[in-house]
Order: sequence, then structure tokens, then C-alpha cells
Amino acid sequence: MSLPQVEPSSVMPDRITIYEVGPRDGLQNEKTILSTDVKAQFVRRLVATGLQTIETTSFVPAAWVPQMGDAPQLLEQLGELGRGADRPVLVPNERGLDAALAAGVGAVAVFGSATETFAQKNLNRSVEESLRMFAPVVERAKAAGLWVRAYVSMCFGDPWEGAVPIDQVVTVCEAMLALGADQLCLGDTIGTGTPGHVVRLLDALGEKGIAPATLGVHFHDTYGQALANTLAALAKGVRTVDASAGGLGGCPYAKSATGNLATEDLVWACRGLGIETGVDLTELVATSVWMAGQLGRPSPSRVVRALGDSGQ
Ligand SMILES: CC(=O)SCCNC(=O)CCNC(=O)[C@H](O)C(C)(C)COP(=O)(O)OP(=O)(O)OC[C@H]1O[C@@H](n2cnc3c(N)ncnc32)[C@H](O)[C@@H]1OP(=O)(O)O
Ligand SMILES: CC(=O)CC(=O)O
Repeated sequence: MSLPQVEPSSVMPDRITIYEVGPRDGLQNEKTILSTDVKAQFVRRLVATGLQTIETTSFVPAAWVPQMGDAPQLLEQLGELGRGADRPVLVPNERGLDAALAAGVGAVAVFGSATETFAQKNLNRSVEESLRMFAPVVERAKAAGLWVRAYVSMCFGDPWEGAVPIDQVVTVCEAMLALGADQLCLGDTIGTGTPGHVVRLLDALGEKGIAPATLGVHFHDTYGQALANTLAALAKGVRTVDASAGGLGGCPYAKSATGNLATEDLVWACRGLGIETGVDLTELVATSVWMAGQLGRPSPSRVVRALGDSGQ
């Protein structure tokens, strides 16, 4: 199926960076534990599609996220392909950082929360305590020459606290950025955000001097808003967009979190808008169809279903 192309608009960029989270966010909530071989093959196939930035795994206790329990082994298998500034891994604390450094990573991401309830559920700490946990992680990672991302989850809605006030989100974002991260990523963990909300949050951050170029956006598609939210963010100047191959994703500690924006859906929309992503869509769809087979269920991505043989 081909798509009529239009000239790039003056508001939209001619190129974006896709920050692929399939191997981490995409798999972390999957009950079927995949072998390290399959995960390594997933990353290799994603690299082959042209995706440049790929978050590969998490250095968290296996008791917390069993699917990520083989992080050192995965990086060992990937060798050079798992290293460098464009292969971030999640680390919550110094113990995780030590293990990630031992594995030779070139980039890490800490992950905080805009709400107290999710901070407790996901990190076993208050927001303030989690900031204290992250501070030496970011400081040591920067000293070691790593690229550092700081996620803020629950930037829009929280399953326990409801709509999250924009001021509250901005305060946590400022604190996370002040740790010294290179990039701040706004997480719509349960996918309740809408484009108007995205614009209001970006405006509020802009008023505090946090420019769109410093930001990534990470939308879950629970309410079917992820692509619309992404386009709103791009129109405001954001240039890094998180997505997950096949639309996999979810958080074991956030009730009602479903899949991320599907990378295929993003690439399809970007093609139509004349925005370069560098991704081979055919290869990507084939990869997601293959992964759906590994997981034993069809991909939730509309584009994978439309272009793949069966999406499974
Ligand atoms: C929105 C999203 O998608 S976010 C990503 C998904 N969510 C997650 O990954 C959850 C992340 N959360 C966590 O990993 C946990 O809450 C933590 C590690 C941050 C804190 O948990 P706590 O239980 O308070 O950790 P604590 O420091 O007390 O350590 C408990 C045990 O885990 C071990 N541990 C702590 N950190 C790590 C780590 N990074 N890697 C491996 N083991 C670790 C400790 O050594 C200790 O082991 P022991 O019982 O044998 O002595
Ligand atoms: C760390 C993340 O995965 C971000 C989010 O979904 O809130």
C-alpha cells in the first residue's frame, strides 16, 4: 500500500528521532518470558530497520520486573551493538548503574514520577526520596561520559490520583532536569493525555525555560490518543518521540497502562507528512509480526495489521 506524500509543513520538522522502547517498555510487562536469544534478535532486527536509538533493557531487580532479569546477559550477547550513546538502559539506583557500567553501556535513563502514589508503587519511595536516589546515579553516569535521560511518568493522568495538575508535573520535571540529565522525557504512562493537554504542558515547561529541544515524549495509546499527542508535540517543536515496535508496552506497576505508540503507526504518519525517520517500514512490520509470533498474540498496531500478513 502506498501513501500520497505531501510537502513538509512549516510547523512540522523534516526529520525526527525515534527513540525505540520495544525491547524495554514493549517487553517489560509481557508474562511470557522470552529467551535472551530472542531479545537479542529483536534488537538486531530493530537496528537493521534503520532505528538508531533503541532502549534495550532495564537494570532492575528481577523480583520487580522478571522479563528484564537477563539485562547483563542480553548486553553480553549484543556486544558492540548494545553499547554507545544510542543504546540506553533503565537504571533506578547506583546498584543498577554499577551493573550497567560493568556491562559497558553508553547511556542510561532514570525514571521518576510526577505523582506520589506511582513513585511509591514503582520505586518504593516518595518523589523526594526517588530524586535523592537518582542524584548520584546521574552524577556518576555523567562523570563516566554517559548520555543520560530522565523520564517523568504520570505527566497527564494517574490511575490512583486522577488528572495530574500541570504545576505539579512542571515542578518534578524541573527537579529531574536539575539532576543534570541530557534529556527529559514526558511519560503519559496510562495514555489519558489529549493534544490540548500536551500543548498546555509544553507551554508551561517553556515558561520555565525548558525548551522542546530538551524533551522527548512518550505516549501510551490506551485511549487512542498517542499519535495525535505526538503530532501536537511535534508542532510545538519536540523532535524526539518514543515508540514501540508493534505497539507493545505497558508498566507492571501502573494499573491500566497498555501499549506504547506503535513505531509503525508513527513511521506511517511521518511518511505522509514528509518527515524523515530513517526507518524501513517493511522490515519493521516484518519484525513486529515475528515478535507477535514469539509472544503468541497479534500486534496491537493498526499499521502492522494492515501491512503484515496477519500481524501474528
Ligand atoms: C513507567 C515505567 O514503565 S517505569 C519501568 C517499570 N518499572 C520498574 O522497572 C520498577 C523499578 N523499581 C525497582 O526496581 C525498585 O522499586 C527499586 C530497586 C528502585 C527499589 O526497590 P527496593 O525494594 O526499595 O530496593 P532496595 O534498595 O531495598 O533493594 C532490595 C533488593 O534488591 C536489590 N537491588 C536493588 N536495586 C537493584 C538493581 N538495580 N538491580 C538488581 N538488584 C537490585 C538489593 O540489593 C536488595 O537485594 P537483597 O534483598 O538481596 O538485599
Ligand atoms: C519509563 C517509562 O516507560 C515512561 C512512562 O511510561 O511513563
